[in-house]
Amino acid sequence: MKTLYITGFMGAGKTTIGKAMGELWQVPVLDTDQEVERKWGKTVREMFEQEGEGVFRSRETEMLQALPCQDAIITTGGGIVGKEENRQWMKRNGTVLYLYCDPELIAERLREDTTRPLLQQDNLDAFFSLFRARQPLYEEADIQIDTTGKSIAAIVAEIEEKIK
Ligand SMILES: Nc1ncnc2c1ncn2[C@@H]1O[C@H](COP(=O)(O)OP(=O)(O)O)[C@@H](O)[C@H]1O
Ligand SMILES: O=C(O)C1=C[C@@H](OP(=O)(O)O)[C@@H](O)[C@H](O)C1
Ligand SMILES: [Mg+2]
Repeated sequence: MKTLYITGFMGAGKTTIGKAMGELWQVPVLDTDQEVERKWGKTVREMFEQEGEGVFRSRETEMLQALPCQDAIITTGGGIVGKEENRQWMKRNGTVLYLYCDPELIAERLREDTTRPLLQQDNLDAFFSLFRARQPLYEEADIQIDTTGKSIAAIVAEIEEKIK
């Protein structure tokens, strides 16, 4: 199979759903954020704070291009679609799946989260406007699924139905 790239806004469930799909299909799952953290030895938040977002974005692109284009599921960070180069890479080398989730539900879900530097609880307006700005970029995906209010099992079943 061509690699399945899972995209969507932060907190939509990309990492979680990708892992479940990997277990079902028995294929390796790689997460761009986790691979960047492993290779450069610090968390995404530390990179943003110590080196700046631009450094993280360069590493994210480098990692995307280093990961396998066959027989894998790659879960991406929500901002990967920001670069046209990344969108083209994913389209050219695999199938792109966009996991949509209502941003209000995401904000609620991530209320206690401290790992995502672009989510500031005292500025949810910025979070919602980032969501709106990225929406058309996510919609370039080959397949889209609305995950709002659905269980992980239901989302996995829907992906299975749409892809296999
Ligand atoms: N369908 C779902 N229903 C409820 N909680 C979910 C669902 N999908 C993910 N979550 C939870 O939401 C949080 C963010 O999920 P995660 O997979 O890290 O999202 P992403 O990788 O898109 O940022 C996690 O705490 C995860 O357990
Ligand atoms: O949306 C974004 O710009 C980001 C999303 C995060 O990944 P998740 O989408 O897995 O939360 C992570 O890459 C970083 O905090 C930036
Ligand atoms: Mg993730």
